[in-house]
Amino acid sequence: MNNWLTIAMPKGRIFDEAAGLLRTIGYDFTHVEQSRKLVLEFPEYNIRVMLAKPMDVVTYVEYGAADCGIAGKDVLLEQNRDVYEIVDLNISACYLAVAGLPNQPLSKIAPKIATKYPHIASEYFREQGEQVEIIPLNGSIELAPLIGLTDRIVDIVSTGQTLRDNGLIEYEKIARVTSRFIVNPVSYRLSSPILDNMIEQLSAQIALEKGSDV
Ligand SMILES: Nc1ncnc2c1ncn2[C@@H]1O[C@H](COP(=O)(O)OP(=O)(O)OP(=O)(O)O)[C@@H](O)[C@H]1O
Ligand SMILES: O=P(O)(O)OC[C@H]1O[C@H](OP(=O)(O)OP(=O)(O)O)[C@H](O)[C@@H]1O
Repeated sequence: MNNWLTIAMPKGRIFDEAAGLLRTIGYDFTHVEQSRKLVLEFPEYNIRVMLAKPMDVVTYVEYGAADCGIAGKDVLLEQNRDVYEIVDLNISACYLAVAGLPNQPLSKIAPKIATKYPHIASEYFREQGEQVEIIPLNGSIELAPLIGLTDRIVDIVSTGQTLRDNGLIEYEKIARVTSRFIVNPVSYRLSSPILDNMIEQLSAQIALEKGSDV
């Protein structure tokens, strides 16, 4: 099984777009969702697919449990792991932003910020010269300013619907987010025909899609 490639795929909202892109370049993993299995083998490609939580894909790749994987730039910025970010896949686009209730200037004394991204948020406010208190939460971040827990949130915005439906506004954009193809540094150095082919095909496909956008 030594010449097999293990790829960590994110379960959840990125999966369909990521699997669709891989299918376009010749790797069809799209039937994986029909079972509860978390490791699937595709002998026709010599590829093993691991299904992981999006926040955990980078961990599996860093430790070499997977040779490569697909992860959001938000996760890469938050975790700053030792992985190579090889291709911007330009899928699952969204952005990180600071949001809060309208007409609420940031209070001068230790404003509170709710977020799933404590590292990104503290770096951002440090760069702005603001001393803030970060309140880590796991979801429904928009609740925090609504019920007066925090002054602001740092969270993902995609359509903007969650902010609108909760009467919140965006104050600043922090970073554009898309999914990236990441590779374990050792797997990259050792290289393999399957990994090389995947990187080459993905890069070519993204270049093609970019070309047809203009
Ligand atoms: N509207 C969005 N909200 C959150 N993440 C998004 C959005 N659009 C794209 N993404 C990307 O999807 C990833 C999160 O996927 P998903 O929501 O499936 O994971 P999760 O937040 O761990 O899920 P769960 O809600 O099950 O905890 C993010 O890392 C980001 O890169
Ligand atoms: O701009 P929108 O299109 O509304 O998308 C943004 C929302 O989607 C995500 O939440 P998610 O659905 O992952 O739920 P969560 O609150 O449990 O994290 C994110 O945290 C925002 O709340």
